[in-house]
This record gives sequence, C-alpha cells and structure tokens, in this order.
Amino acid sequence: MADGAHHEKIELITRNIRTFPDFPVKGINFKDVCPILKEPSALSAVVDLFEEQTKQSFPQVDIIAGIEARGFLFGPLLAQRLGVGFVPVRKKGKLPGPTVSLSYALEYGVDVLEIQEDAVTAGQKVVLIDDLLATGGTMHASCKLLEKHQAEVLGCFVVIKFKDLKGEEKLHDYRVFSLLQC
Ligand SMILES: O=P(O)(O)OC[C@H]1O[C@H](OP(=O)(O)OP(=O)(O)O)[C@H](O)[C@@H]1O
Ligand SMILES: Nc1ncnc2[nH]cnc12
Repeated sequence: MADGAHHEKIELITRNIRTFPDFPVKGINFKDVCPILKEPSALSAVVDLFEEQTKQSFPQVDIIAGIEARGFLFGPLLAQRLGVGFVPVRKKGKLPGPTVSLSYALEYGVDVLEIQEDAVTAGQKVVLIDDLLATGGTMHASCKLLEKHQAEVLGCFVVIKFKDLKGEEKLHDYRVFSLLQC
C-alpha cells in the first residue's frame, strides 16, 4: 500500500475512536472503538491494514484467534479476508465442551481466559487479534493459552497500544503490531 493511502486509513481510524475518561473506574481513559463499527470505511481500513501486515509478515498463518470481546469485532473479518479460520479466546465459563484456562491481570481487575481444546492443533500458526493493548496481561495470557495447545503464535495485532503501560515489554517474546499508539 502506498504511504499516502496508509496514512489516510490511520487518520480515518483515529477519527473514529472516542475516549471516555474515568470509565469503567476512575483513572481509566477508556478507548471506545464502537464508532469504527458504525463507519464502514473505518472498519474496512482496520481490516485492510491488518490484512496487509499479515501478508507481509506472516503469510504462513493458519488461524486467526480473537480475544473476547472486542477481538471478535475485527478477527473474523480478517480471517475471512485471508481465507483462514477464526477461533475465539473467551472469558471463563462461556465455551462448551473441554476447555483449557489461564488467569491473567487486567488494567482494572483479574480474569480467566479459555479456549476450546480442539480450537487449534499442534503446530498451527496463529495471529492473535484484540482492539487494545494496555498492560498486555490479556494478550500475554492468550499467547500462553495457545502455546499450551502447541500452537505457534506468529504475532499479536491490536488497533491501539498504550505506550505508557508497557504492554509490549510483557510481550517481549512476541511480535506486536499496533495501528495506533497513544
Ligand atoms: O492489556 P490489558 O491490560 O490486558 O487490557 C486490554 C484488554 O482489556 C480490554 O478488554 P476487557 O478485559 O475490558 O474485556 P471486554 O472486551 O470483554 O470488555 C481490551 O479489549 C483488551 O482485551
Ligand atoms: N483504557 C482502556 N480502554 C479500553 N479498553 C481497555 N482495556 C484495558 N484498558 C482499556
């Protein structure tokens, strides 16, 4: 993609993200990606840029894994574009059948993530998708969960990365790509 087109897409995405101070608790500057979903050109821009990055860096990808809940908004669209499958990484108790779980720390709280036992097979190459990287706890736990299944994590994609929260440091073993940094 030409630099100009790339820049325009980033601008479009940036214009369609809202910030809500003190949500859901005081001190959190909540980044809301809902406007992206309301604006088809912005949603296409996200998927275009993720698709380009995947094709450039990880053409061997087998599966896209999306992290609940907002990784589900972008992950299936990317998977469909690439012609590969999508699997959900969910909060505890939502997935039927045998699952494997891992607990992790949030920017505000603690939670447990699960994946179905048959979601990936040994050796499959996975790209993980979420809307946002804050402390990196969610993404890190998701990587570890997939590795428990002997899947190989090729990379981690997010729309927004918080630079100050050092999520990328926690993910130093992984290749992280963010469309926007704030
Ligand atoms: O880098 P971290 O500090 O782990 O934070 C990032 C995670 O937090 C948010 O999800 P949240 O846990 O609020 O869940 P939701 O999308 O289901 O509302 C966000 O969508 C990421 O998944
Ligand atoms: N500041 C933030 N905005 C939106 N989602 C988040 N998840 C963790 N921190 C967040």
